[in-house]
Amino acid sequence: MTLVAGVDSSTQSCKVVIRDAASGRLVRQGRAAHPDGTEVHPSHWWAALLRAVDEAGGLDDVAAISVAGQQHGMVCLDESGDVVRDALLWNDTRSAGAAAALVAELGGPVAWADAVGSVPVASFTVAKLRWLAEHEPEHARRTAAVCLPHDWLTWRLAGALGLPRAAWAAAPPPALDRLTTDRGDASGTGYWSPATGDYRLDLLKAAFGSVPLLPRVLGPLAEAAPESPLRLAPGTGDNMAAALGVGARPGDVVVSIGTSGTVFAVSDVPSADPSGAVAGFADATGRFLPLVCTLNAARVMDAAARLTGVELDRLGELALQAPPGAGGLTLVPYLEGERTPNLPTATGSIHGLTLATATPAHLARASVEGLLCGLADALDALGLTPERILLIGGGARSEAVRRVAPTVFGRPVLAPAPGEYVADGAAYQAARLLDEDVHWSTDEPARYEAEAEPAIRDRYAAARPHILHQSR
Ligand SMILES: Nc1ncnc2c1ncn2[C@@H]1O[C@H](COP(=O)(O)OP(=O)(O)O)[C@@H](O)[C@H]1O
Ligand SMILES: O=C(CO)[C@@H](O)[C@H](O)COP(=O)(O)O
Repeated sequence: MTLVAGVDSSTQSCKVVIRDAASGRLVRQGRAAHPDGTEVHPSHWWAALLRAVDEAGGLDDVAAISVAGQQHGMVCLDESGDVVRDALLWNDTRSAGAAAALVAELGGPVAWADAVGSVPVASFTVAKLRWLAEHEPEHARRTAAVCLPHDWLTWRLAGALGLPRAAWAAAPPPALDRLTTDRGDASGTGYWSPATGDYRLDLLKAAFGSVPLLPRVLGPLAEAAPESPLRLAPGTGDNMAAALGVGARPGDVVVSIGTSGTVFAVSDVPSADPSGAVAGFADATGRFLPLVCTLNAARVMDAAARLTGVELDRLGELALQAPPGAGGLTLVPYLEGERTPNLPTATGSIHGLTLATATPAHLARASVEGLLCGLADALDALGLTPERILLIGGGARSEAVRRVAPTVFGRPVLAPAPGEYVADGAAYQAARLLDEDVHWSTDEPARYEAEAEPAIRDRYAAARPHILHQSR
């Protein structure tokens, strides 16, 4: 049996799956936590990847590997390949002002949508680079190369794969010109165009003041370390890998409830939404991945569990005890600010509190409904009528989420068996290095149906404008 490995280096943790290359059968897996926070030294991702690989039984018998990672994060490297400062992650909102300035300087959102398929907000790498140039000019001057989390991990692996496992942790970084990326992740930078397949160095120069070295953009079947006996696939962004892992096909809308909430579809044509709601990403196969992203998803339930003093499973049970609409209790879940709508300084708010709704069950229900309302708005923004809605990500492990989702979305949802679909998609990309035509079959997802409850979204829409912004 030939084995392949897939890695998901996402916001909260690193997961590794090892699968049979021919059938996709899961053979073994591992995971390791990432530190909390919106800026992280990349060495933590490397350490977590190594721990997760070891927990998954190592790579000695594995033929190919691929790394998928959280999108957008800014990793700055100096001439020697050392990290210049902690990476600013996709959910770090300090670059919101920089993003707004960049949009204005290019002549408005239409110009950005036309240029790179997306209108930058704080999450995009280009906005983080502008922030760095303005606020940490010394770090900007030291920056010889810029890459993304999956690019950096793939590069570190390229430098380590020829060494014995014991030497990986301290393996020296390869030369900077060995940095690679793929179209999917490149499309989240704000300086690469999915429509033309080219870097927009003019936009990078205008944002950062100079053009550091950028990773080579590899095609889906190219190798990141052609000399390595363990074959290294190009990898991709985590949402692009999820699309591969879940086997998304035209007509599907994938709703992922992880640290971020994402709603996306595969498409044969690039998109360019000047409203900025839909990011016009590329996918990991040569197609496109229009995507709407919210900053507040699974962690809304984590916060509600803390508030109610229960574990997540109990929170779900409580949510299902309260009536649909939580008796009018409405949670607008902008706990980390929000990305779509673009409200980086917003805070969360609770509306409709009465003596009757002041119970843990009502709050639990309101938290599940609130995060789903944010995703229902994202689905509207995507502007597609889905044939199937597929629910994935850590938050979709919650039975309450799966049962409440059809009441909020107003249509049935499909829940694939709980799993690591980002890591699976990466493993599938690795399997395609060995056999381009390999096909992995997926189990029939569970179908959840319930009567639509439009009053939930109506009340949410009424509450949504009444938010406070962060105090200084
Ligand atoms: N049974 C569950 N009920 C609700 N939330 C859950 C459950 N299991 C995991 N989660 C949440 O899922 C999140 C992690 O999801 P994941 O997709 O792995 O995130 P990421 O990829 O962003 O690191 C955590 O916030 C965790 O609390
Ligand atoms: O910024 C985006 C998408 O544009 C996020 O979806 C990140 O890619 C992080 O993903 P998770 O860690 O939540 O999976």
